[in-house]
Amino acid sequence: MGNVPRVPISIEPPADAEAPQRHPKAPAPGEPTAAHYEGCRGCGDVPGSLRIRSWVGDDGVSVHSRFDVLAEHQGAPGLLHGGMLMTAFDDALGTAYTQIARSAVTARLETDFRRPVPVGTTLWLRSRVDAIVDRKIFTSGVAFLGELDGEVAGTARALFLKVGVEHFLRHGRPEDLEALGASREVIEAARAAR
Ligand SMILES: CCCCCCCCCC(=O)SCCNC(=O)CCNC(=O)[C@H](O)C(C)(C)COP(=O)(O)OP(=O)(O)OC[C@H]1O[C@@H](n2cnc3c(N)ncnc32)[C@H](O)[C@@H]1OP(=O)(O)O
Repeated sequence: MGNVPRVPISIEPPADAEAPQRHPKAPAPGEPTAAHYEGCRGCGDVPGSLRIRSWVGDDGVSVHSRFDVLAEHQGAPGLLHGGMLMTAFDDALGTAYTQIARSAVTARLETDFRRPVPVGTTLWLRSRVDAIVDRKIFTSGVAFLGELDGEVAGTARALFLKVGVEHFLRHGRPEDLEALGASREVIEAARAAR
């Protein structure tokens, strides 16, 4: 029998956690959000990107996102790959937290697949931050077929953990930090740390 380590499984925010406030510098309701990173596979303008676009919701905290499902996103004949839907949720939920907090990475992402998503569909996602407790950012979202609040294609919850720039210095490539707008000092520090 394999020796499978126990892993943390709870991404339930504490019952008394408060709803987060919008960051004062976040875009206003209705405005588009910026790509959190130009090289991102979800929302960046790079080959293979899902080219997800997001806007701030009426409440100034949630976001809604658009994902046009193309033939290159198939998993089964004519249908969206499940991992692509998870990528879309990862991006949309991550975009929701960037309206409130600075950099964080996905620690856990749970997705329920409710309906098949045919190629040619526009998926609309609504995402929100449910709570922030210390480094933990609890998020949730829904993906709809064809229109906002249309038929539900999937739902997701994710836990993001806040990290500092040292996370990217330690684990990423120095040259990619330039795309994040890192200073020359930070890039040199990253090179030295490798
Ligand atoms: C620049 C802006 C970029 C915005 C991007 C947004 C969209 C894209 C997001 C991504 O795709 S990020 C890429 C995918 N994610 C990763 O590569 C993360 C890889 N994992 C790690 O680097 C570390 O595991 C992580 C930083 C997430 C956590 O390591 P730490 O050493 O900082 O935390 P630690 O393991 O001590 O856990 C801290 C707390 O979180 C809890 N925790 C950690 N991982 C968990 C998990 N998976 N599920 C549930 N709880 C978890 C853990 O139990 C603990 O709870 P308590 O404080 O209550 O004891």
